Amino acid sequence: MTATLLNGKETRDALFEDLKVRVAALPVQVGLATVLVGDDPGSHSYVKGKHSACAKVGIKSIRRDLPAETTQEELEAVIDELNANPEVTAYIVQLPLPKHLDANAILERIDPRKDGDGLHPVNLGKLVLGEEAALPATPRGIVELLRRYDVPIAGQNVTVVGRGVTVGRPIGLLLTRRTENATVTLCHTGTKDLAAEVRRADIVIAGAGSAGLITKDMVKPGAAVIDVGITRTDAGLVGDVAPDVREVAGWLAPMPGGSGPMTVAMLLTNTVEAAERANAAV
Ligand SMILES: Nc1nc(=O)c2c([nH]1)NC[C@@H]1CN(c3ccc(C(=O)N[C@@H](CCC(=O)O)C(=O)O)cc3)C=[N+]21
Repeated sequence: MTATLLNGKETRDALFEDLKVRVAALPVQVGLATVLVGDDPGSHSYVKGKHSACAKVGIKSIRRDLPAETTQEELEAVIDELNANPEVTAYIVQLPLPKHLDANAILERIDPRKDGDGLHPVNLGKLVLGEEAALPATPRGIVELLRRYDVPIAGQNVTVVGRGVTVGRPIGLLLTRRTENATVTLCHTGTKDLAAEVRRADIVIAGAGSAGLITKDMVKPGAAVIDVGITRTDAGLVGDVAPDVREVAGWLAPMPGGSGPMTVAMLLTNTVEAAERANAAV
């Protein structure tokens, strides 16, 4: 048996078609801004991808590219400008920021109504409280990908590997809502027996950033496996899931081609929803 591939690119393109219609129906121009500090090549390519996605769905995209030496005060001034700028419906500050900058202070300064990533503390708090708000983009993309391929979620055992703020920590909050009803285990470097936790999972979400961490022998035959890990090597991008896992899994969201494109689709979805909320409020 070989796993059914969860195709993030095709699913992203289908979502873009829906977003295009919603953008056209709004009486205002929708705008997404990106803030990029420094010249990390990976970050540059992600930001480029976000802007070309905007062009496909009719969202105006706005770039703020700043030198690596940008100070906290200078970056805060850019945040304040974007918060006040009526052309900017939502925006993201590309992570990671250079080490001399306080990323949490920057993320907190973003107007929560303009939070493209769904990572503002107010929006994470609303997710815990069950209030409507921007949702974390990568977790939202993973849930959407599972749904589109009719992977059973309700009542299933999900093992999440990695406790990062963008994936591991928030995804359990989405999957344990009444609308998803999964049972979630969060594993990390302190987990006693990772293989045992992964082996009993119906759905494995690997976002540790550790190349090839999830091996074939750890995966229950027929399980859905979502690779969210990204490690840059000389040979290219490597995920957290070893290639031969494909031989035992029932479904596999590969890296690349799985959750990455879905993250971009959800960033745009958050932006369109921010525009719809702002429009409904006037
Ligand atoms: N504020 C912020 N928000 C983010 O959402 C954010 C961030 N910072 N920092 C970095 C991570 C990483 N991330 C990806 C987005 C798209 C792909 C993606 O589309 N990947 C393609 C391949 C891209 C390639 O080949 O380089 C794929 O998986 O098929 C991957 C990773 C968003 N991030």
